[in-house]
Amino acid sequence: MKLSALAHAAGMAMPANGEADVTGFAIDHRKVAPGTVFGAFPGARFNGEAFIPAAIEAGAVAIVARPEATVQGAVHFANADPRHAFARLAAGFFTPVPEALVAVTGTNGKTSTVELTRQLWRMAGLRAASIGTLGVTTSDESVSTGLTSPDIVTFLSNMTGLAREGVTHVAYEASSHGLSQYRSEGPRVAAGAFTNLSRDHLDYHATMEDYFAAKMRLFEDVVAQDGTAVIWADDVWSQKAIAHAEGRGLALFTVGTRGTGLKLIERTPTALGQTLHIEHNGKALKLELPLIGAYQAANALVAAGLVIATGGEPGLTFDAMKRLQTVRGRLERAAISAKGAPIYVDYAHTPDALAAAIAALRPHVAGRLIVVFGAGGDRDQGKRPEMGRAACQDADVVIVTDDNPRGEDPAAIRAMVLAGCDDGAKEIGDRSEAIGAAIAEAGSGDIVLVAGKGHEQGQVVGSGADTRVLPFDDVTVAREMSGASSIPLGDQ
Ligand SMILES: CC(=O)N[C@H]1[C@@H](OP(=O)(O)OP(=O)(O)OC[C@H]2O[C@@H](n3ccc(=O)[nH]c3=O)[C@H](O)[C@@H]2O)O[C@H](CO)[C@@H](O)[C@@H]1O[C@H](C)C(=O)N[C@@H](C)C(=O)N[C@H](CCC(=O)O)C(=O)O
Ligand SMILES: Nc1ncnc2c1ncn2[C@@H]1O[C@H](COP(=O)(O)OP(=O)(O)OP(=O)(O)O)[C@@H](O)[C@H]1O
Ligand SMILES: N[C@H](CCC[C@H](N)C(=O)O)C(=O)O
Ligand SMILES: [Mg+2]
Repeated sequence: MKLSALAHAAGMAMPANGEADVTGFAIDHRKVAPGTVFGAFPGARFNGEAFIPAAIEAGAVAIVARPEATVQGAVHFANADPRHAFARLAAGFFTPVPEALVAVTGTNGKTSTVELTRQLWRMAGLRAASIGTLGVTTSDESVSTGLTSPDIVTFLSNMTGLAREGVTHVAYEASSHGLSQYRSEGPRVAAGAFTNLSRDHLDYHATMEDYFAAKMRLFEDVVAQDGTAVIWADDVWSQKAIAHAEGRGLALFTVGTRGTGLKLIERTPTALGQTLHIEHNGKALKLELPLIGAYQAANALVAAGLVIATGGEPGLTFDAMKRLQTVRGRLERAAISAKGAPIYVDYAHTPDALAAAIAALRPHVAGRLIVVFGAGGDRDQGKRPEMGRAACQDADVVIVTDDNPRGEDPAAIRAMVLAGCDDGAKEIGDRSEAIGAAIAEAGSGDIVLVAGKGHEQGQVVGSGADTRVLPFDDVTVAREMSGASSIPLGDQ
């Protein structure tokens, strides 16, 4: 593909050396081969512009970089927002892509919503995939990418790879980091969804308003002009999200008790799920959802909204909701203890998510709700006491443990979490031991919630060159510990 054709497709000025053949795109100079377009971006740890000479040496034909960067020996696509320009240029190269793309943003619920959307599409007979924290998931396999929003080159090459496999429908997560770094855009996005906004990532975004603004790029820039915004209407930020979508002129499909596209009238928990009374197009409907908790109902309804917004037949979509399956690590029932207490694993790693996960389980507990959780290192520190507060207010027994301490002192992280708790919370740093203690404590009628790691397969300790990922899976540990005998908390 010629450089000039790509520039033309992206609406950029024609480069002087437009006849150069482009063979690929890279944002890491170590991945440059002859014919590559290199994106040189100032980042959190490095300034990619420092690698421009090495990229040209390795055969880069063009560099997308800020106007002030020095480029000698290759075409310079100069742009004050080089990540944005790079995404537009690369989108012309990575084709074809699946015909229907939808993106989900929000603090909590992105992974769940993209996965439920994929399941609904698949039940409608479509070849579908989801991309996000769980990796790239199709009916056949799930391949990890390491980040919720992979880098732009990985994202676009995944899209073409999926299209080659015959996938026509893709739902992907758009994290705030990803949106502010233009990591997942370029192709036409038919619909975007907003789930909710609450405290997270205030280490990266200066204020909640900045964090929200990053998410709103989805409606302002990423979703196609003739696309749809599917918005959970019951969040405190929903009205603002609606205003952004309306400001852009997108079609609106709101969901929830205040929704107009799908109106949630009533929700009644059942033994293994919940009954949803909803209204669609003025018609009342009753659905049996085989997932527990208000939060899972919210995500399933947003997923249904995305399917309908991309042409799904509403009746078939509602019917398929009855057959949705648990999303890995989201209120996943990992085991039942020898004394009969169910152990759930959930990915709650924000104050709001912890409250939502506890609320989801509460109607199912006859006795006590025992929660084991921690907070991640090298991440927003202010959320730690708030997580402690949420757990200590809403659960009956709280055990604070470690969750990916990364470069920080795990005891200091636990102390910050415990600062939000009264004196009743226990502290057991070793996560296996903490899970074992919770299970030993639980009697029949109690429920154990192990929160924070969900699907994760490792405990991340150390940082930089010293980073180590110690194999760890909450589900496996919960299963092992429910068979084994452990010391009850009271005896310690
Ligand atoms: C803070 C942050 O978001 N960092 C991400 C960002 O890195 P960056 O652009 O700042 O990169 P940098 O390391 O400073 O380097 C700058 C540039 O020089 C280039 N470079 C660098 C070194 C070199 O030798 N050669 C070279 O060319 C790099 O490729 C980069 O383009 O872009 C990289 C590529 O896309 C990401 O891998 C990296 O994620 C880091 C590892 C990370 O931990 N990110 C987390 C916080 C994150 O993004 N999380 C979100 C949110 C999760 C959620 O939903 O809650 C996610 O989407 O996963
Ligand atoms: N709609 C929701 N409202 C409140 N809490 C939710 C909602 N959906 C999920 N949660 C909570 O957040 C946790 C993470 O859910 P999920 O993985 O779907 O979110 P995410 O937005 O993808 O998270 P991440 O930012 O890590 O990618 C769940 O395990 C649950 O505790
Ligand atoms: N996407 C989130 C995941 C957090 C998961 C939790 N286990 C932790 O490590 O804090 C983040 O990177 O902040
Ligand atoms: Mg996610």
